[in-house]
Amino acid sequence: MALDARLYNHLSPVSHSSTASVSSMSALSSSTAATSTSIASTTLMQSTASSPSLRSRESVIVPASGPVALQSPAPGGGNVKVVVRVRAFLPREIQKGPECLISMNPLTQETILAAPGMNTATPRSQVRGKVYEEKSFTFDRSFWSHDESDEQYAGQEDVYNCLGEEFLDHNFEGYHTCIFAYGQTGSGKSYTMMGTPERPGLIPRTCEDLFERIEEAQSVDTTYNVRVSYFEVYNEHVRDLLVPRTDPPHYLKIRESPTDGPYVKDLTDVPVRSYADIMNWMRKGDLSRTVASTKMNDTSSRSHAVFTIVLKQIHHDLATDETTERTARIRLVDLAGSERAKATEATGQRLREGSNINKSLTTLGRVIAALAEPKQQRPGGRRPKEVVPYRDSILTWLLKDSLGGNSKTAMIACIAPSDYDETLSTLRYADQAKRIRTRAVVNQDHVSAAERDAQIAEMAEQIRILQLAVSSNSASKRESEVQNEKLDEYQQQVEKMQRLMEENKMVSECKIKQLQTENEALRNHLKLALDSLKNPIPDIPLRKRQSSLGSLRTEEVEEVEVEERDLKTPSLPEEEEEEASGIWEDEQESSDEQDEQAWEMQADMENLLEELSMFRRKLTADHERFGIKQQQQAKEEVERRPFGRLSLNSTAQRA
Ligand SMILES: Nc1ncnc2c1ncn2[C@@H]1O[C@H](COP(=O)(O)OP(=O)(O)OP(=O)(O)O)[C@@H](O)[C@H]1O
Repeated sequence: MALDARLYNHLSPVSHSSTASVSSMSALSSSTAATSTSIASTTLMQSTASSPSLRSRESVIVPASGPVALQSPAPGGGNVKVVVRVRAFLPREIQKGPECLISMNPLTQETILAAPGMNTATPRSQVRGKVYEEKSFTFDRSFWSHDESDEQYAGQEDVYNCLGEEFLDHNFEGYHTCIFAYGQTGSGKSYTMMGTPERPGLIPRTCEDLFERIEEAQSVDTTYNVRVSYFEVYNEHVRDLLVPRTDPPHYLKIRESPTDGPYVKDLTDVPVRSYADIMNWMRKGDLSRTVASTKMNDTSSRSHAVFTIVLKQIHHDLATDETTERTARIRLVDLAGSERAKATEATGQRLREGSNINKSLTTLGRVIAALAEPKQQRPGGRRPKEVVPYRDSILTWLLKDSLGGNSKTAMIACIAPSDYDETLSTLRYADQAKRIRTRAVVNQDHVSAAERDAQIAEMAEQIRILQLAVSSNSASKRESEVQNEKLDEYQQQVEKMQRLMEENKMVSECKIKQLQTENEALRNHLKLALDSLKNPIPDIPLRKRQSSLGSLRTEEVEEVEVEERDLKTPSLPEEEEEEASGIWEDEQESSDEQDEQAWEMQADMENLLEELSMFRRKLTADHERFGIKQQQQAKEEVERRPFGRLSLNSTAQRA
């Protein structure tokens, strides 16, 4: 299984009929109708998609600023969603005249595994001395993808509509999600996750839907920032798939943050602006992935691939000058296939790969088992000892959060139609995963203008202090390991700050856009008001009109006049009508009234002009502030270079 050129070797737009709902985003954005999006700057940056975020990830209650504002983030705790998918026979299997052991009940979502060679009378069979039994499991969904001619057939679009779409909804609500495909080698994991150009899988469909939703949800007060990273875990090492392969390979380290848990240090993460952009990066990553031919699969993935999309939604409220930021991490994991060395007939490197793959999958199994049956409280109310063996493999360590923490998670168990033992093992794995509960929260921060300013000031100060610390330390103890570690830390800090700057820039852009829109509205208002002042619509004295119409009087004209009179003096009784019409005849009074209206208009104009100039001042101040930020950023960019050099040197020294 590989997310590689074999499966997806050219870009083709995905066509599917999903109706993207942006309900969640509407909760975040106010009712502004203008359109504008700002996707983050194009700088290629290291270490973020899986690195700790800058702010605390505690969910924050957004004040009800509009009718759809989120009142409180709903707790996202729930069970891991588990679906199973059975694939069709492959050409090489058909030659052997295989027996399909799988059946599915679309009503109960049951997946039944029949015993091989079983006759209808008994649910047991015996083949070469081994006893097989029929087994039945119920999942959230059982996808029947075995026979295309069957009306129950679940194609790629069905899988996306049932699972991908719902998970993307969660992302727009601010939840982290993770979907991983598990199954024996050649069971259809890559096909399900990535698909083919003609039949795109879950990942391209998610990416396309993501950008469609962003397009649809554009508003003047919300900006979107999408970044991606892609790495593989191969032979218990982490390799960045968005950088070219090197010989020897460059492996990345894993660090742990107190707030965000384990993450890959120095992992490339790139900003993306469109579906084509994101697929381009994905394709680059796939080409770099470790794939090899095995007996079971011509292009078998020999690594676990983790594709991560980080979606940030920044909403700025002009009225309160406050910012609400939602961050969702979308993890799409294509695991290497579980395999029996005997079945794959692997030797040498393939065998070593296989045993490493199996090591991490076995650990994944133990993690799932531990999470599915959490230890009971010890006597005396003491908490049980931490027994989940996340650290026993790189894969489980990196997926810690997705498996048992802040994430909504789904497992797609892929099965082949005719392999009893492997399928039973996968179904048992999946059955256990159903019992895992995660604790997802809405990852949302709420920052006031004052807090934002304080952050910027603090950031500038930190950069200054860090720079001093690094340059003085490098002079005294350049060689030491500790020093190198410190430099790494400093660099990470600087990168975090750079990211915060970027976010602040986005907020400023958002604010400027909003002010520009308001400015434009005021301009139009002013123009209309001035026009009506310059060319007031004259009142038409009824009498004059009557006389001019006298000679043409018809029934219809009379009707029109009655209607006009009714409109102007709707409730006057007959005897007062004479008096009322006298008002219209009195030219002097009429001109007084016009003067009065003109004065009122003039006063309105002055107010509007005053407001306009206030907005202009505010806008100019913002532009200046933004300009200063840019200069500051440019300055820091220059200042940052020595960090980069130092770090590179230090890495080289270590090497
Ligand atoms: N639902 C399906 N419909 C049609 N063909 C499928 C389906 N699922 C898988 N296949 C085909 O089966 C073969 C193996 O699938 P795939 O490479 O996705 O397996 P895998 O589980 O990723 O294997 P590995 O773990 O070895 O990488 C491919 O040729 C693929 O096109």
